[in-house]
Order: sequence, then structure tokens, then C-alpha cells
Amino acid sequence: MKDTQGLNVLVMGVSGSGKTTIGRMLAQELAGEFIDGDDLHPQNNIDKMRQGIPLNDGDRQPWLSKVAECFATAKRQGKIRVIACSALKRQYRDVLRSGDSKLCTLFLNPDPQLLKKRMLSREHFMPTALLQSQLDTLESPTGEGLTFEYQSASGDISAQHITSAFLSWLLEERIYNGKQEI
Ligand SMILES: Nc1ncnc2c1ncn2[C@@H]1O[C@H](COP(=O)(O)OP(=O)(O)OP(=O)(O)O)[C@@H](O)[C@H]1O
Ligand SMILES: O=C(O)[C@H](O)[C@@H](O)[C@H](O)[C@H](O)CO
Repeated sequence: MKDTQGLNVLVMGVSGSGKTTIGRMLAQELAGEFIDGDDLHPQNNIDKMRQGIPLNDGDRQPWLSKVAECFATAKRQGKIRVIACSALKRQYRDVLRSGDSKLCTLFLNPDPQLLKKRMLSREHFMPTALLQSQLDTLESPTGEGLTFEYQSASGDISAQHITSAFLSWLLEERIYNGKQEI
């Protein structure tokens, strides 16, 4: 066992997949810090999405660098940090892993109908019309290291249940035991 405490978790998925809800819960359970990646977007990215225009690689690049830097800082300081960030493509996640090569990922992957229902019933800058472009852009992280996927295709599963399943996975995989890196 290492004597340094520290863990970085990426909670990823398309819009409405539950990143903020579950990321916040997870950070609380881990007694760590939560950052919503949406708060790190430059204003022009928010404006673009608000207008119903999907972001492109160039728009996301400075934003991903910021998120990677947040992971790198936590790593240096031995902190526990959970960041909600869509991280839709493999190349985006590679940028994030440049901040911490041992980054753990929770991939939230609900059924598109459920996503649509959730997005229609909330107040948010992201229009529901952008959901399809999010789904089209998504490259599954399955098979990438230190990744746990939660697919709730058969219906809504509580955020608490998903959070607990991820915490159990961290323990089973001997990644983190609630006190320190294993
Ligand atoms: N497991 C869940 N069960 C039921 N409702 C959920 C669950 N997770 C999230 N929600 C609800 O779905 C909506 C979207 O969740 P949330 O904002 O956490 O998603 P998000 O991935 O952060 O979205 P975005 O990236 O668009 O900000 C919210 O209204 C939230 O309360
Ligand atoms: O990469 C992207 O296209 C963005 O990060 C979006 O995913 C939104 O920020 C988020 O979902 C807010 O609804």
C-alpha cells in the first residue's frame, strides 16, 4: 500500500446521463472534492450549446486541457477529486489521462429514451435537440483501463445505487479502499 492519499475520478457520458448528480454524490462518499466540468467551459462554448450548435474538437480542446490540469493538481496534492465531464471521444480521455495516468472512469450510459425524458424535464442551457449529436459523437470507453460502466437500459436506477456500485468496484479492483490508494 502506498502512504499517499489521492484518487481522481472522471464521471463521463452524454448530456443528461447523470454525471453531475452522481459525481457530487460520489465525491461526498469519498470525502473528496467535486468539480462540474460545465463550470470550466469558456463562455463561447456555453453560448454555442445554448444556441443548439454542437461543440467541435477545437471548441473542446482548451476546456479539456483545463479539466486535465485539475486532475494533475489533485494528483500532485494527493487529493480526492471527482470531475463530471462528458469526455465523449477516446482522444478527449487521452488528454484527461495526461493529467493522471491512473485516472478512474465511471461511464454512465442510460438508454436514449431515458436521456430524452430527463432532458425534457429539466431547466438547463443544453437543448434536448443536441442529444443526438452527443450520442453520435460518443465513443464508448469500454476496454480502456480503470473504467467501470453503468448501463441502465432497462429503466431508471437510483443515483445512490450507481454510486454504491462504483465504490464496490473500486474496492474489488483494489484501486481504493476508502482511505487510500491501494
Ligand atoms: N440515476 C438517476 N435516476 C434518476 N434521475 C436521475 C439520475 N441521474 C440523474 N438524474 C436526473 O437526470 C437529470 C440529468 O442529470 P444530471 O444533470 O446529473 O446529468 P449530467 O450528465 O450532468 O447532464 P449535463 O451534462 O447535461 O449537465 C437531472 O434532472 C437529474 O436529477
Ligand atoms: O462535450 C460537450 O459537448 C459538452 O461537454 C456537453 O456534453 C455539455 O457540456 C454537457 O453535457 C452539458 O449539458
